[in-house]
Amino acid sequence: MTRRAAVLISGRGSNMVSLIEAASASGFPADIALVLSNRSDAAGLQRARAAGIATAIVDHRSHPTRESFEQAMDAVLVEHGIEFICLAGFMRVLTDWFVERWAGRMINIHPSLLPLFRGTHTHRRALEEGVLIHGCTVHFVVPELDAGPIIAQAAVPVIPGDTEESLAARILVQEHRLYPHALRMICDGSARLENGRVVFSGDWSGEGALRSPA
Ligand SMILES: Nc1nc2c(c(=O)[nH]1)N[C@@H](CN(C=O)c1ccc(C(=O)N[C@@H](CCC(=O)O)C(=O)O)cc1)CN2
Ligand SMILES: NCC(=O)N[C@@H]1O[C@H](COP(=O)([O-])[O-])[C@@H](O)[C@H]1O
Repeated sequence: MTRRAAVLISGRGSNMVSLIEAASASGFPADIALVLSNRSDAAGLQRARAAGIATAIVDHRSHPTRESFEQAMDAVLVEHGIEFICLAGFMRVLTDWFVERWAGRMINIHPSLLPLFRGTHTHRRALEEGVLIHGCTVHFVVPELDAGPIIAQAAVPVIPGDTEESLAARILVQEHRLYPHALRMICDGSARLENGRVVFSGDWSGEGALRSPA
């Protein structure tokens, strides 16, 4: 059964666009029914509208507490019949209340090979540490930041002379492949959360790991 999903953004929304495009294909097991942003100036909102997707803005700055902000977001999600949440450049730390309410039904894409480089400025830190392989991860969201069960990962080489920008650009290409792949696996049941870990059904053919093209 197709699941009604919302994408939560705070900015340009390129991962949101990849999810919208993937979900528009026949047989994809999720519909992107709503794009919600905490910022009215998020460029992704216009891209969502252009794609004919419903949008909503819940500005965190209009609420006295994180809980009030999240209750307002939750009301909009319920109003739209949302069953699943994809965070895509959504830049607010969510409280335990919201995370528990959407436990097992909320995923995020993070620009590193978790558990390496949790938090922000991942590409700068990867260059500073001199890693030779970097990448991105799609994971379930849990209260601890960037610590949820991993669904899928994609790796890219770090090339001599790379800058934060060149590395980010190389990884973003993989993010746009990985996120729809992960959402499909979760919604069609080929990857599911069991006892705090992601288990994959069918023959293990590396479904959780997208290898970047040579
Ligand atoms: N409880 C959780 N909340 C969120 C998770 C998570 O795993 N658990 N993932 C993040 C996404 N994220 C990195 O992937 C992230 C987002 C935001 C921040 C942050 O420090 N935000 C600041 C405000 C920054 C701003 O408004 O520009 C804050 O909330 O005070 C760190 C990491 C989404 N939420
Ligand atoms: N900690 C969360 C985080 O850093 N997420 C990252 O923000 C970018 C959003 O780009 P987009 O708006 O073009 O999808 C993406 O690179 C995503 O991995």
